Amino acid sequence: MNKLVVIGLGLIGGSVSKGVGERGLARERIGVVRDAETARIAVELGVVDRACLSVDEICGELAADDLVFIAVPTLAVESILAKLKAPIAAGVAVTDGASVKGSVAEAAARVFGSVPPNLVLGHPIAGSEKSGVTAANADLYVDHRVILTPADTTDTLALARVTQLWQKLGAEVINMPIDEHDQVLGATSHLPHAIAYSLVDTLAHDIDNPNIFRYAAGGFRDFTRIASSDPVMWHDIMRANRDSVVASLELFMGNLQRLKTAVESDDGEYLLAMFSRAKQARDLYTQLGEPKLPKSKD
Ligand SMILES: NC(=O)C1=CN([C@@H]2O[C@H](COP(=O)(O)OP(=O)(O)OC[C@H]3O[C@@H](n4cnc5c(N)ncnc54)[C@H](O)[C@@H]3O)[C@@H](O)[C@H]2O)C=CC1
Ligand SMILES: O=C(O)C(=O)Cc1ccc(O)cc1
Repeated sequence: MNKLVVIGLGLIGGSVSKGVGERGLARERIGVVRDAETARIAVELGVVDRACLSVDEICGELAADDLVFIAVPTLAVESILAKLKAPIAAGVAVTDGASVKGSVAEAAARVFGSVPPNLVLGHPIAGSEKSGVTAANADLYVDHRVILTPADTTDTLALARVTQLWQKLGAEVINMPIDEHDQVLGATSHLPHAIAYSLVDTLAHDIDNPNIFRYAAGGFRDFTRIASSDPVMWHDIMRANRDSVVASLELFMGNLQRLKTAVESDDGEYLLAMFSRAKQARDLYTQLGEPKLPKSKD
């Protein structure tokens, strides 16, 4: 590709740009950031070749064979699309990495009238609780999956270019309908984040024992790592995928209620059967090629 433009140089956008740079996949990498300090750090760390402070600054110089990657929080994608509306030249492929796809498709339809053929919506199933440009990692996507949600109207060349970008970064690309994506990720990603945040919040406000975390074991650390994720990002995801998140929460709360009843009534049979079923499912999942987990520092 000629130019890669990454709008939002955090963990996801910064990692794409760094990975493209290390593999020599673009002639130039340009970042669009919100403040001069991030611009300085991004260039210093080799995340981009240059950085600018507004989308308007680079729109005029985009041409065929350039690619734009939008990597801002889900609900902020619409404002970026609105800025890209007028000046995008033919042959420029635009893609994104937001965690919810239905809301981004709706945002694109509001801005453009319908999702433009050169806009390929996507979502890397890779990341961590870290955020910001300093977390950028050139190998973040190696051996991870990326879901693209093309429509019948999606330009085949734009789809091929986005697919190749992810494959060259080491990822496996899967195409999926938008509704299926939001339902599946609502259950496997958004629900666990909601539960982790809620658990930590519940314990943190246990006024009877303010030192409760001091006695926590490894299980607590494993279970709650994702509650260290960026609150703005997750605020956006929960609101953007409301119906799927609510449906998943309802299922989970029903199951939790049954667990509570079993503990209350000393129903050992239920507990053993449910824990065994869950262990079997978890063991199967880990054998099925679990995506690489972020390396723990300790
Ligand atoms: N963190 C993760 O593990 C994953 C995140 N995602 C999605 O990728 C996107 C980016 O997430 P991260 O890189 O983790 O977040 P981040 O917080 O590391 O980076 C986001 C960047 O967007 C910028 N930004 C925020 N609001 C903006 C606005 N209104 N206009 C312009 N720039 C703005 C921030 O300054 C920051 O540089 C989000 O949509 C997120 O849901 C997708 C997969 C994994
Ligand atoms: O930190 C983790 O384990 C994650 O689950 C990262 C993550 C966060 C958001 C996504 O849309 C996809 C992946």
